[in-house]
Amino acid sequence: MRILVFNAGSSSLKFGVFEGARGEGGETRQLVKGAFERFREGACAFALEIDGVAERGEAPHGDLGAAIAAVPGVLAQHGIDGIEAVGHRIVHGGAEFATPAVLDAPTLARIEALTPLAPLHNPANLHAVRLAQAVWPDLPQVGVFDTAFHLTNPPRVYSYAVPAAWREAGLRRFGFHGTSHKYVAERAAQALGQPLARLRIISVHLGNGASVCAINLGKSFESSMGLTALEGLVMGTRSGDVDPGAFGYLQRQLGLGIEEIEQALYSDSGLKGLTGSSDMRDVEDRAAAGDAAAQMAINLYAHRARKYIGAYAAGMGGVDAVVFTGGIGENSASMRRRICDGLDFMGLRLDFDRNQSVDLAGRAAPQIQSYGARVAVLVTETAEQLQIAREVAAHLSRPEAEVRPIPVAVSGRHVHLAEDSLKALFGPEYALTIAKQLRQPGNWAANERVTLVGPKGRLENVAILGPLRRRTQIEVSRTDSFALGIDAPVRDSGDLDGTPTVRLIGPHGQLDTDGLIVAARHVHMHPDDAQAMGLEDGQMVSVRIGQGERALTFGHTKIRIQPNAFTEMHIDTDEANASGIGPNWVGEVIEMEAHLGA
Ligand SMILES: Nc1ncnc2c1ncn2[C@@H]1O[C@H](COP(=O)(O)OP(=O)(O)O)[C@@H](O)[C@H]1O
Ligand SMILES: CC(=O)OP(=O)(O)O
Ligand SMILES: [Mg+2]
Repeated sequence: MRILVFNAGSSSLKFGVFEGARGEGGETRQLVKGAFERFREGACAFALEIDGVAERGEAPHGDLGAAIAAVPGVLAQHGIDGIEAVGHRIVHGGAEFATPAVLDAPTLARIEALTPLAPLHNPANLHAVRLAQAVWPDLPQVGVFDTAFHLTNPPRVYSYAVPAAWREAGLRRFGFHGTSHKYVAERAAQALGQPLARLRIISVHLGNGASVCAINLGKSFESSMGLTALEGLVMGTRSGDVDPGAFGYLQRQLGLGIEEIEQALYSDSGLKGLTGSSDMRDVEDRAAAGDAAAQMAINLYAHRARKYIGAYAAGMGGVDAVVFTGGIGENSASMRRRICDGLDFMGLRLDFDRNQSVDLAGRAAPQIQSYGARVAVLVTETAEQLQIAREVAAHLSRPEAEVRPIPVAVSGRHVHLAEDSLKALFGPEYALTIAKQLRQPGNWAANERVTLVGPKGRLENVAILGPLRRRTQIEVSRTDSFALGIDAPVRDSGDLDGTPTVRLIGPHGQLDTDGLIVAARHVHMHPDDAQAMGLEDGQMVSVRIGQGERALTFGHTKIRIQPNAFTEMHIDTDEANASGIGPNWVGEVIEMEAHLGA
């Protein structure tokens, strides 16, 4: 499938033509790489690469519209035809777009509504879509969103600690450059010869916009950009982190209005605010010539990036690889060195020569850490356009999702024990005995039972499920939690930090342990079912159960894909009673929610 991709910014239009295999897994090849940059009165810079032959020069296009209109001519001149779809980078998709989307009128209206959150980017992105629709009215136009990759961030990462009314109005962190971070992380895993799902990666994208992303076991965990693309690193013209207290101060001291302040933070800050130039090459040249402001700017830039690398290593509890990308990350050996300086304490150390001699030709992703360093450091070209092409091809050729009934299982209250708890409750040498195998392979119910005690009451004869786990977890219904007199939070299995304590009593002894939760409803799913139904791991869905008078649709149900899973929805007794469920009932996924679960 031949795809034309646009990445439209306020001062540049990058484009590419790709030959992508239909469906997942196929190789996507770039046929054309082009850019119109630095728009000014009636002119811009032009670069084109086809079949390894590069040309550079000036072009007579002063703005985005003129540049897009020129693309069909450029392609025709080089004999490139047969375009089947147009892919667009859309920077802000809010919490609404977890996957690529065909850009029909209602979708464009939803993106338009997000413009205030990305004033530098979404208007140019949408402008490109409208122009491309006019030039190629018969081709599907598909948007791929910078924000989508980050929708797996957990609530503690994406929330701001602000009043409830603001949060309800949509104030939260999103994160950007998602297509770049995703591509770069996959490329790094490939270069390291390890599965992405086993790596903790920090991707450092340093272009005009810049952001750091923590990718924990294949999923975005945190991005340094927030509600907008202003938060985080120092950028070409954007400030990155500034104390929000500055707004009031500037208003009172300098009499500045909100719009003036915002305009300055987006367009007159960052490297430009510090040195007068937004271009790192200029800043580095000036610093080398002894300019003190440029030297300070470089130090500030590096310090901010280094701080985020440390923070994200802490956030993930470690890091296996750091990857540099973007115009600065790919080209500036000195900036990579400055950022990594002083990180030896966490096992991150560059090799001077490897860092100096990075060569990215042929899509290489060289490693530049010193020999024996614990953390791998890589450099790779970002390929936002390539990644967009891949996602567009996969989106347009995905099979029609099939509806498959999902058996529903009701989980009564139960306990998973850790070894120390087993010893405390049943004695040091005790081993649990299996009463019955459960449908999830490897899981079983034990013959043994325990008692739960809270300030208000006790629950006797509570089942124990094996095998033993790393941490003791006690799953009860909301009704049970009232009976115990302990307010248990709704949590995913294993997410036990900050959970309340309950007393467990066994035949040998008793203990007080945290880990009391109301289990969040979820669907265990076999990968084959997930593929047939078009579902991803972590995806949230709505499931309808039953048809009778108590038929109920359960929203916010998480899909959990595991290699050997028996496909089955798990709800607790309160949920089962509310839906009037009987034996052998099945549910049906009726809606995919845009939001990916943590
Ligand atoms: N050799 C180089 N040394 C230092 N900085 C460079 C070099 N080449 C490009 N850059 C910088 O990369 C930045 C642009 O990055 P890029 O990823 O192309 O931007 P965009 O975010 O617009 O895609 C500019 O600051 C530019 O100066
Ligand atoms: C989101 C963002 O900052 O994008 P860019 O780097 O293209 O400005
Ligand atoms: Mg960029």
